[in-house]
Amino acid sequence: MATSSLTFSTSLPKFCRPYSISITSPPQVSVYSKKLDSSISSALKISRRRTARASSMASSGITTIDQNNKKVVEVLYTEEDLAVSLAKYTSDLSDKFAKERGAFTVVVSGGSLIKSLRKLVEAPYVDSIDWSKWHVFWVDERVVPKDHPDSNYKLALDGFLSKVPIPPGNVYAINDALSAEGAADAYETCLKHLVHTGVINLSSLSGFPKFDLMLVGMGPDGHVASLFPGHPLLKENQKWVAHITDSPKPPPERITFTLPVINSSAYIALVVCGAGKASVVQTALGTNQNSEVFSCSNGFT
Ligand SMILES: O=C1O[C@H](COP(=O)(O)O)[C@@H](O)[C@H](O)[C@H]1O
Repeated sequence: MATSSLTFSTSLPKFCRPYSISITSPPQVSVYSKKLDSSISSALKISRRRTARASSMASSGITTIDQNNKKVVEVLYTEEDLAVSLAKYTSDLSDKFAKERGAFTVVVSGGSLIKSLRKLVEAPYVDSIDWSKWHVFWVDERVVPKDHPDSNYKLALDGFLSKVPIPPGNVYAINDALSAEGAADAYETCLKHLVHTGVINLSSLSGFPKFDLMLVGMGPDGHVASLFPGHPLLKENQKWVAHITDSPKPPPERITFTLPVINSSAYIALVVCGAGKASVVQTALGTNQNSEVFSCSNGFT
């Protein structure tokens, strides 16, 4: 596993260590790690009871709450349960931010995350969420035309955005006519404008933008956004949006939010699904003692 090393650097040293979760035995593992507040905490308990009722074969899953570090790790046994829990979590935060600040800034990744959002476009959420308050961004994007099969925008459009009434002007896709570097710079400029106009908050702690919610996946190698294990981009601590031209996973040219931006979010849900990712998740949670790799304790806070 040493090749999966994410050497995040940060001053927050011990996030995931308190968690001790067995994630090796279920046939399918859905790990859902997120920041906590009291409303979300009770939502999780409801979710846990519901999953217990839903499955007579398996136990309900495991929820670990770390009040000190405001983190929750929820391990669910089916992808269906994960989608249900994720929809409730997202809907609750949508309500909260729409009421508190009249806007809800949501960042999505590509990949399997989009499928896991499918319950949001079904009843009751499709009708109950105030979609007019949503502002949608991408944590990373492949530098390809928007109608290309590799486009994260196209993936989200087909699977999610085309099914809900988010104002088109609130959906912030990259400029696909630019180079990777140009697209990253243009996206950062767009974010700065939206901070200036008050759509996106700025973190007084870090000075980086503070999105309301990040919904992000993780690859089987442990990459998050387009931040890959061992890549120098992990050390970027000035830019908000960076470009990469040597992505280990094709396509090679991408743009990505930097780690300080991801870590400045008000809420983050790291959504990981499938037995093939169990090992790297175990490592990320700090429960794989034989690995020196991608550890949340090293930086993904
Ligand atoms: O290339 C990417 O991969 C990751 C993980 O995708 P998954 O299909 O394994 O969930 C994704 O989060 C990222 O946005 C995407 O650009």
